[in-house]
Amino acid sequence: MLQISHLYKNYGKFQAVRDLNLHVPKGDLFGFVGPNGAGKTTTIRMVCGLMPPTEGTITIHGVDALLHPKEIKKQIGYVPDFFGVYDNLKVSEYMDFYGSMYRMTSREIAAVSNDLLELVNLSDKKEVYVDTLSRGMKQRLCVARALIHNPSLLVLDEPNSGLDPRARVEMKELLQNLRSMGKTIVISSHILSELAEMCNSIGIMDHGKLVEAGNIEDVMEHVFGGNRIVVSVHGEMEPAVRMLKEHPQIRVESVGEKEIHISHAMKEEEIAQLIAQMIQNGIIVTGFYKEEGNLESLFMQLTGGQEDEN
Ligand SMILES: Nc1ncnc2c1ncn2[C@@H]1O[C@H](COP(=O)(O)OP(=O)(O)OP(=O)(O)O)[C@@H](O)[C@H]1O
Repeated sequence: MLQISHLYKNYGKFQAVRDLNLHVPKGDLFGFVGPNGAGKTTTIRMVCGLMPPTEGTITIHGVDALLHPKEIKKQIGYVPDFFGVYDNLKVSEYMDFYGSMYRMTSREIAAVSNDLLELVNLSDKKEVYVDTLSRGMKQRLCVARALIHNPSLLVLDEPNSGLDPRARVEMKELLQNLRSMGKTIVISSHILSELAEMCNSIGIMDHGKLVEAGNIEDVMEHVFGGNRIVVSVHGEMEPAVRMLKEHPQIRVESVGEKEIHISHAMKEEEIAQLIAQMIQNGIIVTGFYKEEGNLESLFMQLTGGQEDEN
């Protein structure tokens, strides 16, 4: 659906995006993660045709975005990371305004506007002035207006920034709903836990480069090698730690009050043998499970710990 190949963006001598290659399949909810200044907004703006790349190609449904910008704009709904000032504009007028920008007739706008406002849960706000809406409502209205021309790809730049927890949950539900309706969605954020909850695939950017991309589980599996285990022990920790440290295929990563985190290069049956040996040695093993890892630690690992939550 979205294909980015060898994409570069230079601001003068500064390279904001460097050799970015990415494929987002149809129906994906893809999250762009990266610390401030990683190049997410720059990439998104190029995808949406708001800024030309220095080099590289972007295609949507196989259509070259640089060669056919008008056609591409019909395919994309863009939600920027800022909300303009709309004095004296009611919600329904706001939708009319954006519909007319896509040269839709009043009848066409009316036909979709009501449905979209219902979708974003703003049906009862049609006659309310936009500037009096809460931030969460404004963000949802922004999504509704981005969908007015029925684009297949929705691109959102930091849609959750400044939202309270409840508004974030509403935004997440809305995006998941849109995905189930067949939209492809690209969302940028540096709030990693949220992306982990809602996206099925992610790309991690750092200093203009995509350092990792793919299905969330695969990305984490790749980084951790899927070989981290948490061993929970009741009673004395020392014998368990010593035994694990002496094991040639185990590296003890950290020791907590009741848990030992290890990484290993063992096969299934060797893991089973290890548990049996620990128990034979009188160690009371109360838990032995694969560490799932989380997006935060992955992010820190890949970007050298420059996370900046807002
Ligand atoms: N118009 C510009 N001229 C010069 N440098 C720019 C311009 N726009 C962005 N940059 C620089 O390019 C880099 C990437 O910026 P960008 O806004 O794409 O990052 P980002 O990942 O979206 O960060 P944030 O999370 O802070 O929005 C930053 O170092 C930024 O200072």
